[in-house]
Amino acid sequence: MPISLERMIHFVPPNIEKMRAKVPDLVNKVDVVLGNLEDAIPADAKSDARNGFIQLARENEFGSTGLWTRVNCLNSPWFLDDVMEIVQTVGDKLDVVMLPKVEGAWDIHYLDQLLAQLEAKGGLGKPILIHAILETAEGVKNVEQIAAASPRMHGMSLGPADLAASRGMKTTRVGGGHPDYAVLSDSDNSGVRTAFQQDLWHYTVGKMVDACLSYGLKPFYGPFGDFSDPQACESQFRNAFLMGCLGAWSLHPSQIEIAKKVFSPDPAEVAFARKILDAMPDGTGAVMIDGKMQDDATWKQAKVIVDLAQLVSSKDKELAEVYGF
Ligand SMILES: CC(C)(COP(=O)(O)OP(=O)(O)OC[C@H]1O[C@@H](n2cnc3c(N)ncnc32)[C@H](O)[C@@H]1OP(=O)(O)O)[C@@H](O)C(=O)NCCC(=O)NCCSC(=O)C[C@](C)(O)C(=O)O
Ligand SMILES: [Mg+2]
Repeated sequence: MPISLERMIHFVPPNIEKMRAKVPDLVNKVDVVLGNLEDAIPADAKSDARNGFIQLARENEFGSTGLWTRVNCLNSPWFLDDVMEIVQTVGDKLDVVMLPKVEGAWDIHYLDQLLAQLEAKGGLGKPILIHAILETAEGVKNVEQIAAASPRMHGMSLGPADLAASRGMKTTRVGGGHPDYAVLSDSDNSGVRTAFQQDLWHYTVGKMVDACLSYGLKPFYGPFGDFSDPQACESQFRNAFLMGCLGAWSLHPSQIEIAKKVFSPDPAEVAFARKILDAMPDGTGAVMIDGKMQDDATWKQAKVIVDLAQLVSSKDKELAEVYGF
């Protein structure tokens, strides 16, 4: 698995010329540029989106920024042409194919073989990876088999809108919480009861993180659809980050900075984690730092944070200075 920084997967509708024109600027601002061909692209613009993606892939140099596409789903009339045309034209530049509505290992096996055939035919040296969206009840049920389905598996993202529909959840939101999903406290002496809002996605994100990390894959939160509520977006992204996710999707330029802030570790946490590593050079034993017990396990926790800070520093010179790398 290549080690790459993927704090935000930025969605671009490639059928729109004005959006394609923003790609050279985006390459310097985001960690991944994704050309979306699936939902949000009108049915009569599917081939324009595919051709627009090929054009933007050809016209730009991406450097350390990832180039991904989200193809249409396997049972659509567009999937086969999406994969065939893109891999045969710009397969050498493409890092990851995001596959929507994955239901089981069989979906991954099919794309895996198709990519292998096209890579062999085109003489491509670098394998194209697969990223699955977890957005059906069946997909969530089969998440472990999906994770284990191919060495091409890069990771997974939560697809909260399709997943809500598939499960019959009663929300029209794209990700985030819901005010009615709450636990009501007992009444106090004055009869006041407080509703504590819960995270609708906690179970699924937890299940996805465990499946991904068991097989060495990367888990991601997906989209947050309410662009008018950056605070809620940040909070949802942060919950996912704390639970193990490495990034989220940005659908609008305003969400890029939110993802960058959340998925780059907090400088104070990095400083504390470095203290732990310094205090336990061989990673064993038990020491006290600032009143807190540290041992082999907290050394590993600290290593996760310091490794991520180092990865962030390799791309982000400003943060490298803040972290002191
Ligand atoms: C919603 C839209 C139409 C509002 O676009 P807009 O132009 O109306 O918005 P705006 O606020 O007026 O835009 C301000 C400026 O930002 C630009 N802009 C705006 N967006 C972008 C962008 N993404 N990338 C680069 N630039 C962007 C826009 O062109 C404009 O530029 P300007 O000032 O020069 O005129 C637009 O933001 C967009 O198309 N975003 C992507 C939507 C998308 O990909 N949705 C599908 C993913 S979510 C999903 O599929 C669910 C899931 C996982 O499957 C499941 O849960 O089931
Ligand atoms: Mg979807």
